[in-house]
Amino acid sequence: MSEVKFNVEHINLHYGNFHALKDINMKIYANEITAFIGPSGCGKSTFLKSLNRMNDFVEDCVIDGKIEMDGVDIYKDMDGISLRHEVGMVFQQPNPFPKSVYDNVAYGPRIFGIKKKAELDEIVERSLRQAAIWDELKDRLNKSALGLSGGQQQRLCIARTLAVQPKVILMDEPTSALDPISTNKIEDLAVELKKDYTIVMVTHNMQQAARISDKTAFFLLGEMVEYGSTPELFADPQDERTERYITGRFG
Ligand SMILES: Nc1ncnc2c1ncn2[C@@H]1O[C@H](COP(=O)(O)OP(=O)(O)OP(=O)(O)O)[C@@H](O)[C@H]1O
Repeated sequence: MSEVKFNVEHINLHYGNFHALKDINMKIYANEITAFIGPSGCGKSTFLKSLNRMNDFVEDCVIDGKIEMDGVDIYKDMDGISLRHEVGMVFQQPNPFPKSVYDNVAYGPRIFGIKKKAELDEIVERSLRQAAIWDELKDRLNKSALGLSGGQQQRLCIARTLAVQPKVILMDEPTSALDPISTNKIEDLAVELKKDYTIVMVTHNMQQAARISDKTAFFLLGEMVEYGSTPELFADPQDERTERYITGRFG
């Protein structure tokens, strides 16, 4: 059994009067892919963003309970900036900066004070290799990232996240804007990256969760209904609501 990366206890989150997360308790394990599934609006993204305190930026958002990463309370004993250095995020729509490929990847390291060209060159190459896109981009490092295909942009965004050497990568529906070939590449990449990182992924695509995740959590109306090993959850769901959702008989 791998080590616990996040320990989540009694998380309740409100947007104003709206109770968006209801008493979430779970452990997320290192070097695994954990998938969050569930119908639209059930709180998957909200919970994902609570793991790197992106909700700090949402007015009227109040969170109670405890989330520990490697045993440290991320709300009490860490600041948001250091936390997000360690817990990177990739979004649904690839969002490269309107800069060159090189400057996109070097952006984070430069913010953290790395100035030497040789060092930045090394980080850019390493990150693009890890994101399985070095061969495609090595001759266009100085070209605008906006000229890349959607799938290439998403792998570039993953490289940008990797460049600051996080421990965890949160992915919020990272393939929903991509074609099947690009989706495949991102899925293969996620499986490769879990050797070195912990990956938590929101997906609308149950086949994707079944294909690549080690554990799956099913959310419904702000509750985490069921959580367990992916093959078991799909083959033998314990809760009737999970079964209805995964067999497409929901609503
Ligand atoms: N900033 C916000 N202010 C108020 N309510 C919000 C905010 N963000 C999300 N919500 C509400 O919280 C609930 C959960 O939203 P969330 O985006 O976490 O769901 P989700 O399961 O990720 O949905 P989807 O699959 O459609 O992305 C929804 O009812 C949503 O309208």
